Amino acid sequence: MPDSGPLGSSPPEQRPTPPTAVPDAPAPVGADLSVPPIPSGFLASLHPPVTLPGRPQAPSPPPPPPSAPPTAVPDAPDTTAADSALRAVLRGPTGPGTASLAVADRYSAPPSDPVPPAPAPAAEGRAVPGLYHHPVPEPDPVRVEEVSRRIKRWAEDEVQLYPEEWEGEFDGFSVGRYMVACHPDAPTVDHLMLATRLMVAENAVDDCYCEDHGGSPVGLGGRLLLAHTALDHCHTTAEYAPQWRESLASDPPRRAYHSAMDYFVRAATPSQADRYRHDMARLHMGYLAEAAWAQTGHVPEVWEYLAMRQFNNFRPCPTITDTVGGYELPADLHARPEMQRVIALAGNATTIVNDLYSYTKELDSPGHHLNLPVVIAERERLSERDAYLKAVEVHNELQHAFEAAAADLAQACPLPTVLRFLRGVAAWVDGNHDWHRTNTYRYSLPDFW
Ligand SMILES: CC(C)=CCC/C(C)=C(\C)COP(=O)(O)OP(=O)(O)O
Ligand SMILES: [Mg+2]
Repeated sequence: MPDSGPLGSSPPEQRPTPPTAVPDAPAPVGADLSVPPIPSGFLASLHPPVTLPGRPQAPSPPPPPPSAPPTAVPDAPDTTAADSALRAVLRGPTGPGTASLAVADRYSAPPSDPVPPAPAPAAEGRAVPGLYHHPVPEPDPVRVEEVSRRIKRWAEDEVQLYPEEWEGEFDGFSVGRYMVACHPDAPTVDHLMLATRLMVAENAVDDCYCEDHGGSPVGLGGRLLLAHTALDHCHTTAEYAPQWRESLASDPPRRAYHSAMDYFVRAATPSQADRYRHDMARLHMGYLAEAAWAQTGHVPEVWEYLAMRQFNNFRPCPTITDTVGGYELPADLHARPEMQRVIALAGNATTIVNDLYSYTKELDSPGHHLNLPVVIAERERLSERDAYLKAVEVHNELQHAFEAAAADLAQACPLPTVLRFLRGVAAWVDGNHDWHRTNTYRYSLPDFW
């Protein structure tokens, strides 16, 4: 763990906040999921065409920008034609005043390498039939390897995260591939590590406090609250502060939260760190609702389940896309109701993706594990298959609504940071799907087709 000095760490550099361009609009009352007309240009740029190995290649984009931010490890040359299309989109805005928004140089082909190497073979794993999603380019294998190496060192040496017998599961989680796929615009591996540590820590808390690695709904509120103080520090008296400080090292989830947050706070602005704390408080509230229902054996209505899953949700992951990308979406733009809706829909779509891919794993796990197909089957008296297929439709509507909301916001507020943030969230959504699809160690599809 780095020397953090006093807990709470030193205040990072303050960055100016640009003025907002969108007039204050009331938050939509009730979830209006109707899909409005979509400005086609921005939508297309959210999800550029991806050419998969063995299929025709996308046309080459114009040459990439010459400037290159520093990188922590040597970046890999472009490996796929699919990268080309993505590169064209992620290059971001051009013109006066946009230099600071330029995206990572990893999309720049080295000048001395005129013949691109063969595309990496696509990873295995079948997409859920009928699931509306966007393929992503194969994540840069050099980055994946480096992130995987560093995260294992962090987990074992800095936070003593797991006993030896869990090593296989840690490796099988493939967090390196996950984070590289979700953050294609991270300028360096150091930036990717911010997201990777947090992802591992979030899963450690979920597994060890809530789920099958010693977790239980009983007493969860107390455990979660104390772990939350690793993210949102306890400011207390001289007498009690040492006990609190010691508690942060007292179990793997707290060590992981504390260390991952310490790195994050050093790289983020104060408002980015606070955004993350707020999203984690949301997540913990979602865990508690799920646990309360598990304790009493309550099966919620479908809409209630979806409300709970909006909190017990991947949201804290896509919302750090700007910190991982090395820029800041200013707090007042992040707080806009239109942006909040985009983020909520993205989080919901990604989380229902988890419900679909983890369905068989959760059927096999002890107890009655709720997920969307299970709740639909029970509450709407559908067969397991019909309920699953209906859950796919729910996902698809959420994904379309996310894209429509993002496109609307892009049109109403075409500030470069807003556009880049929206692209970052969309990339996270697509990378998340790809990780679920390809993680055959963890997930397998039911036999419904
Ligand atoms: C990364 C993060 C914020 C995780 C918190 C919540 C979480 C683990 C999910 C949204 C995934 O859901 P689930 O607990 O069902 O995970 P698995 O199906 O066990 O992979
Ligand atoms: Mg799941």
